[in-house]
This record gives sequence, C-alpha cells and structure tokens, in this order.
Amino acid sequence: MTTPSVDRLPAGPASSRTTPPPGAAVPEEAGPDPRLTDGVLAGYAGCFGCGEESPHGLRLRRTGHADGVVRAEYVVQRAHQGAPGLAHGGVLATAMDEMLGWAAWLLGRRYVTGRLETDFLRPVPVGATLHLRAWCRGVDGRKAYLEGEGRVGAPDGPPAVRAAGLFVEVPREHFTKERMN
Ligand SMILES: CCCCCCCCCCCC(=O)SCCNC(=O)CCNC(=O)[C@H](O)C(C)(C)COP(=O)(O)OP(=O)(O)OC[C@H]1O[C@@H](n2cnc3c(N)ncnc32)[C@H](O)[C@@H]1OP(=O)(O)O
Repeated sequence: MTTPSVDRLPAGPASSRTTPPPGAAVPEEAGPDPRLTDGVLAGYAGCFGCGEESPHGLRLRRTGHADGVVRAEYVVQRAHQGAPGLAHGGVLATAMDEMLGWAAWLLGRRYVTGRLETDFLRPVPVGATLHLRAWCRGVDGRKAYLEGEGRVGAPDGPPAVRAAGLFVEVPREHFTKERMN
C-alpha cells in the first residue's frame, strides 16, 4: 500500500527524524486490531488518552478507520485547560500521541512513541470538539513514521494541531517488565 491519500495540511511538522527514509513502505495489510487481542492492553480503561476510568483523561472516541486513516473525536474538558478557557498544549500533544499510537497499532504490531513533534496552529477552547485523524507514512524495520492532525468543530474545520512521530516496535514484555504496580 502506498501512503494513504489524505487531504492534509500543506506543510507538516516532520523533521528528518520523523520522515520515513526513501523506499519505506506502508504495510500492505493492517493486522488484527491489537486492542481486541492483546492480553495486557486490550481495552485498558485507565488509559489517559482513551480510557473510560481515567477521571481527567481525554476520553478520545474513535469514530472510524478506513483507507489507512484512523479518526477520532476529543471534547476539551475544563480539566484540560492551560490558559483560562483554552486547551493546554501538552494535552493537545497527548491527543496527537494517542492518535498516532492508534494508527501505528492498527498496523498489527506493538509500538511506543520514540519521538513526537507537534505544531500548534490555533487555540482550542474548552467545550470544543477536536476532530482528529492519523495515518502511517512508512515503516522501516522497527520504526514506523506517523502523521496526524486535529481540526476544530468539524472534520473539515480549521486546523488547530498537527503532529509527526516516530514509533518503535517493542515486544509484549515492554509493557510488563518495568511496571511497579
Ligand atoms: C491494545 C492497546 C492499544 C494501544 C494504542 C496505543 C495508544 C497509546 C498511544 C500512546 C503511546 C505512548 O505514549 S507510548 C509511551 C511513551 N513512550 C515510551 O515510554 C517509550 C520509552 N522509550 C523506550 O522504551 C525506548 O527508548 C524505545 C523502545 C523507544 C527504543 O529503545 P530500543 O528498543 O532499545 O531501541 P533503539 O535501538 O534505541 O531504537 C530503535 C531504532 O529507533 C530509533 N529511535 C529510537 N528513539 C528515537 C528517537 N527519539 N528519535 C529518533 N530515532 C529514535 C533508533 O535510532 C533506532 O534506529 P536504527 O538504529 O534501528 O535505525
């Protein structure tokens, strides 16, 4: 499969460390959704990005996955403010981390964030819905290169945040060996 056809923002944030090398391909077929099959992580309700039991978490809601693009919605909560009434930049970066992570996991392997680059394009008010999407630009060995963006109010609303990331494939033990509780 080639890079998904996405009506993306003209200039992405990707640096050389988050840009796939020439020839890096997007895998032909997404594997089984690890959220449904992984014994450690499946449906983890405590996830700060998407878990239902994380009291101040982002509670991202996945709305679809087609043609190599994963989509979700995120409603900015009062607990997510930086400046009064506006989303904290770190929270928006978290939303992008989660999105890129989803796009990586939908390739059918276990990945963690190695590097995350974010552009903040406009403030996002509390109560606004951010329409998020992410996709893979290429895989090179253990390294997967992801991109994503968030738009305010509608899927084709004004862009507020965009991100590029390098995710690194890890074994299942990554999620258990250093756990303290
Ligand atoms: C079911 C649930 C669904 C879950 C759905 C998922 C949603 C969750 C989304 C949230 C995702 C997260 O936040 S994950 C949590 C935040 N991230 C972490 O905690 C990761 C912490 N870091 C690490 O554990 C480690 O540093 C690793 C695994 C990233 C890499 O360590 P390693 O395994 O020893 O591998 P290493 O040789 O260092 O790196 C492998 C290759 O990647 C490159 N590389 C590594 N890091 C970087 C980097 N920052 N910038 C550039 N390149 C890098 C190396 O140069 C190398 O390239 P080359 O020499 O091969 O060319």
